[in-house]
Amino acid sequence: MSSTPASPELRFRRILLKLSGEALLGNQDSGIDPEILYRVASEAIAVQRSGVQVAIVIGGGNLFRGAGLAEKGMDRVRGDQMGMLATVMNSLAMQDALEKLGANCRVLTALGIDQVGERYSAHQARRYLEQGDIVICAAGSGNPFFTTDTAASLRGVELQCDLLLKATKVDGIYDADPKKNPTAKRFDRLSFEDAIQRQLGVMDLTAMVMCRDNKLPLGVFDMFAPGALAAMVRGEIVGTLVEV
Ligand SMILES: Nc1ncnc2c1ncn2[C@@H]1O[C@H](COP(=O)(O)OP(=O)(O)OP(=O)(O)O)[C@@H](O)[C@H]1O
Ligand SMILES: O=c1ccn([C@@H]2O[C@H](COP(=O)(O)O)[C@@H](O)[C@H]2O)c(=O)[nH]1
Repeated sequence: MSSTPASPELRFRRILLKLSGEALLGNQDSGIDPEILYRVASEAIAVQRSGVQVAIVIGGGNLFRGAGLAEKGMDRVRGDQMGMLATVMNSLAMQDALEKLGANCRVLTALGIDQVGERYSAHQARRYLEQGDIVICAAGSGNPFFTTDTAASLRGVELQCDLLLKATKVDGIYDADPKKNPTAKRFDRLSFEDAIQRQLGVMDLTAMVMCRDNKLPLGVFDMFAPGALAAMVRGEIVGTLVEV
């Protein structure tokens, strides 16, 4: 029995929020901009207090990506392990911000690091969500050669979320990368089939296919836009919504 019941007008009972690691940089060259960290944390808390259960996956692109390290000569598996540890550091920073703002937060990690966070288990994560804690799923999937987008879709399905929301550096999915093509056009709504066939790059293919096959809707929105998270959860499309 959930202690955070959704009110009847809410469309979503439980969401998986994927936060861009790279966006946490803000105006800094490396690390985490506390202003962005705290704003996102307070918006996640507001959504949780409105009666929606919130699970979070955070990327690691502000610190390390395995593919980037491998390009410079490092063994790919070791590079990916560094990338996963980068997501753990971002998760701890987010846990700290959430707790400072008064929320209960659990960090569950896919890699065993007992002193830092509890080992991830889907059933335990669901129990924490039902008791009203915000759950951060750290260390991606625990396996190399994956991304945190794929980990977010996996956790979203495992945790029986009704919506996966990707908060990123652009305000939705376009017909081409808007950072490279200024005339690119944004979609309000899109089918997974379309997104996959057109190879739209904002979310990797494995993650898209996982969402499609498990009928998990995906929203993409701008992590820098205040209020966008709450609006997407209310069912207002301020980015792009991808459905089966
Ligand atoms: N068709 C597209 N529509 C929108 N964005 C696109 C598209 N194709 C490529 N992109 C790029 O995808 C990027 C978002 O994905 P990316 O994996 O780089 O970031 P992230 O997942 O938010 O960060 P992190 O990996 O650090 O968590 C955007 O910044 C955008 O430039
Ligand atoms: O399941 C996973 C998730 C991530 N990694 C590694 O971590 C980095 C950071 O994640 P991003 O999604 O790029 O932000 C990623 O580049 C991988 O190196 C992983 O190995 N397995």
